[in-house]
Amino acid sequence: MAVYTDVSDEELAAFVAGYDLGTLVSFKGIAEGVENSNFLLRTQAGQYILTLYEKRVNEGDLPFFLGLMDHLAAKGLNCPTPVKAKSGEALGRLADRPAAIVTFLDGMSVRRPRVSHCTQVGEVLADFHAAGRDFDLTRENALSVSGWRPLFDLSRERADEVLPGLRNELERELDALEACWPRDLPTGVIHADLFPDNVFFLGETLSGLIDFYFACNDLLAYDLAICINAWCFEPDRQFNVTKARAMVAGYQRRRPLSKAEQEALPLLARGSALRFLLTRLYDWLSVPPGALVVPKNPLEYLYKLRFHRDVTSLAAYGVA
Ligand SMILES: Nc1ncnc2c1ncn2[C@@H]1O[C@H](COP(=O)(O)OP(=O)(O)O)[C@@H](O)[C@H]1O
Ligand SMILES: N[C@@H](CCOP(=O)(O)O)C(=O)O
Repeated sequence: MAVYTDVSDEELAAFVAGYDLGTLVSFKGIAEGVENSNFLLRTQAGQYILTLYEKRVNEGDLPFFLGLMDHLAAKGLNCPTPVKAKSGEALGRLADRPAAIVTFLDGMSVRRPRVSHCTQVGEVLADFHAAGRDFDLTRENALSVSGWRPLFDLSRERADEVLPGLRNELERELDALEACWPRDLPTGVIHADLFPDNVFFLGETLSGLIDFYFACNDLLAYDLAICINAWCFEPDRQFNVTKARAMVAGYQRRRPLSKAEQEALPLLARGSALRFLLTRLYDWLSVPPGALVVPKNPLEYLYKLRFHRDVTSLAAYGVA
């Protein structure tokens, strides 16, 4: 999380009274994450997560996100599910924000992913894609190629404060990616943010997924490219081809990639790096005063982008 919004004891008690969860036992802000305000809520009925949806979440998309969690859980994927209030609604309002309570998921995210984690992430990503196939709501990806330039425009004038020359480099990237972004690959519901902090493990075994608030309909292989970026680089910026090979193999065990999808991987990974670079750049330059949040470093994604830009063969990803 982050905590962007304060919730008073009175408004919280009134909100929780709208649910069949008994009385409130404790309540505290969670310091991980960057998008929404999240709180760990303990009531007589157990532990829950209360989320207040912040700036980047469009209220009209919430039925998609909350419905998707119910759909995926019904398909056997372990993920939080929204709790319905006594009114029957999963979506409420608290502190002038849309708000929901979801079930608490046991498990821990890994800080230093290993090859076996990457294999399991590849597998679960393909499971997610299969489970989403018959979800009947759709949501366009607002952070796909057509959204990148307007997003960049919000930071363009200040980009060089982060790194001299960044503005020009990003202009060139946008031109290049807009000109050749693949459009005819298989699509479906994608998670779009399956980073290590959103995957839980119990011991060595992947136990569940959280944070569906970027989920949307887009290219399935783009989701794999997002995971390659998030899981397969080392802290010293080196790309770990063994992790990428394991992840792609895990994915392909459940859903083989077409030749066209394989060939598009460098481009998709480059685009995915640009997408996270741009949201991080914006956030870096506009942390709200008083917010409990640690903005993420945009330059981490510049180095990833440059790596993919220089890739000449799929062997770089361990794909034969
Ligand atoms: N359902 C859940 N069960 C257990 N912990 C959760 C759950 N949802 C969120 N969390 C905790 O809250 C943190 C932030 O949640 P996340 O959805 O990633 O926030 P954001 O979307 O704001 O970045 C997670 O890293 C995790 O520690
Ligand atoms: N994963 C994104 C930021 C979104 O944060 P999350 O806590 O919702 O995963 C990034 O790393 O830029």
